[in-house]
Amino acid sequence: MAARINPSILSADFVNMQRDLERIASADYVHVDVMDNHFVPNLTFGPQMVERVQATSPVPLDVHLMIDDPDRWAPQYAEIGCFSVTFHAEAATAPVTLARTLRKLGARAGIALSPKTDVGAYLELLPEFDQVLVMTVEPGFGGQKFLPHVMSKLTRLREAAARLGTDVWLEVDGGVTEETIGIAADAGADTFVAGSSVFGASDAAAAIEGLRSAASAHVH
Ligand SMILES: O=C(CO)[C@@H](O)[C@H](O)COP(=O)(O)O
Ligand SMILES: [Co+2]
Repeated sequence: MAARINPSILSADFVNMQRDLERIASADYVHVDVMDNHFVPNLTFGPQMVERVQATSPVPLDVHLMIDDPDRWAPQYAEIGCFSVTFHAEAATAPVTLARTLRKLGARAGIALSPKTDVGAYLELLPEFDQVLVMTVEPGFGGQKFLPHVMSKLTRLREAAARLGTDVWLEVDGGVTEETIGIAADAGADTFVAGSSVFGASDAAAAIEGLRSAASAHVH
């Protein structure tokens, strides 16, 4: 199976967003990091900007909400038509109810786990989600180092998905490069977010292709 490569526009030039969206037109999805300065100590953008990015982007949006109270704020991203909406397990009060709402609104529902969050409580709930985002850095900033110790979560998620017969995408986010992507793919990831390694390259399309081929050799 081919790996999905989702560049993160956190590393794009915010005043040249249209140009940078065109640079990553060969990606599978565009990863959009929404941060509120409360759940994480950084602030990006909200639904108005995301709606404009969606109208401009040649590929669908994979929205990653690093915000408090996603139960209240996440549905609006599904309402504007985002392809997938992922909220953090640590922030949601009723994750299953929220995932059902997102699906009803036509979005893929995702749950994200910060590095210190144990995966155990979510394994039996996998059929409620279309994707699980395993953070491989502390959420909040691009350009951090990949944390290999979280790979055991992917192994457990992959085993649970097979046992439950559910087709859930397993996404990794943070520090993904041509050097680290194979480690995540070997552990069971099939969807890869990459910010600085794509936008930091002089040829973003070549960087996407490099990541795709480095991962595809490992994706099961
Ligand atoms: O969600 C986040 C950070 O919180 C990510 O999506 C980053 O944007 C990934 O950036 P790199 O680690 O690939 O530079
Ligand atoms: Co992200």
